[in-house]
Amino acid sequence: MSLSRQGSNAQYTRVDAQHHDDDDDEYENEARTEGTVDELVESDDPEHPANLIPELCRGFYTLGWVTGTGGGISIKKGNLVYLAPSGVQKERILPSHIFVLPYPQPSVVKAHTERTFLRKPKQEGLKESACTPLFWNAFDLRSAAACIHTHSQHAVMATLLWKGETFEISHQEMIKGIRLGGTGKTLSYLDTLVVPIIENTPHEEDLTDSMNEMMKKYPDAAGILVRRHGLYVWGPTWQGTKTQAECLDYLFEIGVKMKLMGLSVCPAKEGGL
Ligand SMILES: CSCCC(=O)C(=O)COP(=O)(O)O
Ligand SMILES: [Zn+2]
Repeated sequence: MSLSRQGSNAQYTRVDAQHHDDDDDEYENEARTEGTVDELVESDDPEHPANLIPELCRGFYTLGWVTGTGGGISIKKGNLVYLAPSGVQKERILPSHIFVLPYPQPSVVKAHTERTFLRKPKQEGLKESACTPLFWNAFDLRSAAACIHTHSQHAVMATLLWKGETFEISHQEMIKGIRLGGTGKTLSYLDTLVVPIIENTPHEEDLTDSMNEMMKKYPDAAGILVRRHGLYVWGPTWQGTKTQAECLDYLFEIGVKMKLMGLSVCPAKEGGL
């Protein structure tokens, strides 16, 4: 992988400067100096990830997906990953607040703890999203181009009413918007949607291993629900990820309403339409 410098003030931030694998030589050479590469987040293109993340988060806020600072989206474009800061008003993020990291990280082991950054915001106290290792699961295990984390009440309610390891629903048109494994071909009206549920932990990053295990156990799953917390969903593009998040959220909402009304959510399983 090559990382090109863009602009004369270009510098890279190297967090785990102790690491010395052969594969990392490129980074060792390029990323020794603390600093920022502001060009990585400055673009007139509205589809540049540094412009998209703030715009999409404003939309997600109106849906109730990222209120109270939680939730968000990460976008991977080529060998760069773009992340929002942690614990900030997600509907007020600016391009200058965006973190940029190389993908893959020079050290897989350290990718979840000591990360290598190409660009950090100048504002004091900003830290990358606590969801970073969970977004990374989607990039590593599904070759996703984006990952959305919602705190949608529909997702949370679904995890309360489906008490086992999965949320399941069938015979809904919106199932056709969901992709096999998140990035494969779309499901058919006749498919049953299965979304695994993992148990919540006090710290977001402690969900990393159980999400990873569940993604391996359910390779066809398009997302992972976190009980009493929300949803992680990924896709082949940022648009595809947003579509799936919208379809899943719709299916959680209607599933919850149907269940509360005593209607059959998986009619084929439960005795017919
Ligand atoms: C009230 S938010 C609690 C933490 C959380 O669930 C979360 O998603 C935090 O994400 P962030 O990007 O702000 O680190
Ligand atoms: Zn969260």
